[in-house]
Amino acid sequence: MARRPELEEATPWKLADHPRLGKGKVVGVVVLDGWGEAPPDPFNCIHVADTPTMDALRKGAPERWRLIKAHGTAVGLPTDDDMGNSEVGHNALGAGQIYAQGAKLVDLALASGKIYEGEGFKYIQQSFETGTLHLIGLLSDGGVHSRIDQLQLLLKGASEHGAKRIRVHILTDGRDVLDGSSVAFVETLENDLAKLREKGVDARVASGGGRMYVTMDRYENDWQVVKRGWDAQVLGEAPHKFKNALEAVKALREDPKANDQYLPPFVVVDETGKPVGPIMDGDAVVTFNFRADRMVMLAKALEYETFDKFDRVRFPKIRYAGMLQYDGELKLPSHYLVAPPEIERTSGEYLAHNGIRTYACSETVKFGHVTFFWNGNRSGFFNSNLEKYEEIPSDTGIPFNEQPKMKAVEVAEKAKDAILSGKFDQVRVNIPNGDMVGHTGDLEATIIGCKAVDEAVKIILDAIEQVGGIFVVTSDHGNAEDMVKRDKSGEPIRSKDGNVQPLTSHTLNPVPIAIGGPGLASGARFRKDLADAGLANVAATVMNLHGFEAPGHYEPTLIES
Ligand SMILES: O=C(O)[C@H](O)COP(=O)(O)O
Ligand SMILES: [Mn+2]
Ligand SMILES: [Mn+2]
Repeated sequence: MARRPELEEATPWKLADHPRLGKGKVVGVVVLDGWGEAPPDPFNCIHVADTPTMDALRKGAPERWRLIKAHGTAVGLPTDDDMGNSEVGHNALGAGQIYAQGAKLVDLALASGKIYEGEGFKYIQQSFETGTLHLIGLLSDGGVHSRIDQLQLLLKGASEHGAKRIRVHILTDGRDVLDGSSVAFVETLENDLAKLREKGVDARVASGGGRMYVTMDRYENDWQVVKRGWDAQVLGEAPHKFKNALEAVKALREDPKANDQYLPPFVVVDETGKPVGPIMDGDAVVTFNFRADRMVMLAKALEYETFDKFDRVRFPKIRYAGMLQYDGELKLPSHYLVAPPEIERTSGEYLAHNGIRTYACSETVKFGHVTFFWNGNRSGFFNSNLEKYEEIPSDTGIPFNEQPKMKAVEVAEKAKDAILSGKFDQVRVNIPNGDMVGHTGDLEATIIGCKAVDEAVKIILDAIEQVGGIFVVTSDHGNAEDMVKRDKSGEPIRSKDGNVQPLTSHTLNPVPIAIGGPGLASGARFRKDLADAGLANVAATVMNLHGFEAPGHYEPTLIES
């Protein structure tokens, strides 16, 4: 990633000693994914669950417990109506600075029209004369991985800039938005495509499937997910065939067990049964998600000549561009429509320059969160002599409400070993249950998941106690603390038969942060002047706990000086 030379000169890597907080204590940094703060309520699974460890942090030391913002502009999203998410949350936690994030950068590039002047668009444009433009991505207004209004603008803009034949490969959501909303999003898209056809552009949906079952796996948890998408999108093969996407989504949802997240793959076929839009030699492909984690695997399959994760059967010669470049270190994909945020001088890089030995761990589904996202969307180490990253394999092939305890205890045991080993100064983990089980909308399972999280926190805090260390327990955004769709007054919306609609998405709620442990200087406590503090204030806080002053361009520390 490009560096800002003025920053290099103004801020040296060497950090000044903190005047009051000493060095040499192990700092345990625990991120509880999807663990927000909301009033007690039967749909607040964190409140309902038995969580004695987390309760004690709040009640035991109120001057070392507070709430911080985890959504909207506090984490670089376009507006304060945007809920937080793992990417922007961990970016802010690790980088200590607030960057305009992908969602906003794409908005700006589309609004100004600059997207069409960039290298990425000019590259794919070369296919427009004789080839098809394929757009693959998540179809919703969730704003976490993509947004339908951005797709709409891109469809219009691409056709105005020469695309004559367009095929959209949709992934239904139901995770960042309500389950069942896929039908309305498909209707909107079909209307737009019909309008394009009136203008002489041959534009159609070609394939689809639910995001969690088709294409959008992450961190190489299950390549079969990407393969299912590949078969439909590239080969034009799927177990279900329909005349159009609306019919497909409506019919597939009729199965009582079906939901948007896990819809099976389908292809759209013509009157003769032929798929209308497999990806062929000479075509252009754009993956229109701006967020990286769940597009990197498909990007590899589309871009890498050598590839052994599944049998691609056919590897079409295409011009491929990502909405953004998803991995700055791997330079993947090599072509992209919008330059990603240049997240630089993260706390991990500073601490590596200052000799801090770091251990980071999570299970597969969140492994990249405490490594890749934490380090500013950078894969690999800053200093491999000082860092160790460990991944516990996640369950595959099941929705997480079936195993709601996930690997919380296993991750905590690894953290405990790392803390007790004396080999690390920082031990950083992500415990996923609040988020991953929360996304299923299953209240009972989420309550079990939250209890498992609390048990994991206890294991880590006990180890910190044993070595005289310091802990920081926080989260990246809300999820499990509110599991129901509410009206404007905050009341759960009930259907005529009294049923509520589960909220599978993240929330706008703040998240807690607690500090403590025997190694924390007596009298150290949170300052009272930063009412609007957010996740980006955590990095400076952690640097202080390692005995360093934070760099001047970081968001201020939460600790009173
Ligand atoms: O990718 C996902 O699972 C959801 O869209 C967002 O969840 P995360 O931001 O917690 O990963
Ligand atoms: Mn998260
Ligand atoms: Mn989530």
